[in-house]
Amino acid sequence: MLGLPDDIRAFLFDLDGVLTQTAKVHAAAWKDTFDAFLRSEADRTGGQFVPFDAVTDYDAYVDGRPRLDGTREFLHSRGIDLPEGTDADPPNARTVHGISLAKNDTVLRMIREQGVEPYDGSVAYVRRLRALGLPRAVVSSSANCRDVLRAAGIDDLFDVIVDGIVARREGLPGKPAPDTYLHAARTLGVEPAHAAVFEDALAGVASGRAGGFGAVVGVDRTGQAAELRHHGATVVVEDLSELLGEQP
Ligand SMILES: O=P(O)(O)OC[C@H]1O[C@@H](O)[C@H](O)[C@@H](O)[C@@H]1O
Repeated sequence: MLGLPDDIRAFLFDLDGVLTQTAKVHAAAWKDTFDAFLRSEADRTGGQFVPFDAVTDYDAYVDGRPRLDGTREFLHSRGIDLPEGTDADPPNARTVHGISLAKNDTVLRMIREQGVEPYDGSVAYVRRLRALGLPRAVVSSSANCRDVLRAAGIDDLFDVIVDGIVARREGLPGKPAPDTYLHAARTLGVEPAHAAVFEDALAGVASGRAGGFGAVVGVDRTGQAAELRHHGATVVVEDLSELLGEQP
């Protein structure tokens, strides 16, 4: 079915980096936020400032994960243990919530200034699915998912949205756990073995593998095909238009 095995009947898409060109905006916002924090830590402790790497640190610790998990994972990688704090913390408070709030302010400002572009190949693929009457979901860790879909003009293309807000409400652990994808498949009434996951993040393809999905499509926007395969992609494309090209 559309470049995938014939028994695939439902299609579950990550947002940032798969449907919209926002993975690089998130990476830039994380770099801004963590570098400001790391600089102030270096000043405070007299230690060395080692900046956040927007490619390697982003891929390993932040990409695809819920916001608070990304903050915790990266800080943990640097041996930094901060108090959790709460949603009421001011942005940049020296807590997991404070850093996460600062990052959200930054990403929202960047999105407001730059706008949101979808990937044309992804939009064409999803439109073809819709024309064929095949079920489609967005499964994103982002709490800003609905706003980003709307800004990209593609919020009407999906039957189900499982985003960071739904995950929190339902108590679903975030990617790389499979739960958000499994929730979407269940809502669409399709067994995981008959559903495909589309992901650009290492944590995301790992969710697809952990959930036993019938296909895990790694979308390689940054030259990390081997890592995507290693973490669970069963097929890797650079753009979803390649899957349409495979049609007779
Ligand atoms: O901060 P948000 O918008 O809730 O998004 C959480 C995460 O959503 C994921 O889609 C991105 O890959 C991450 O970079 C981001 O941190």
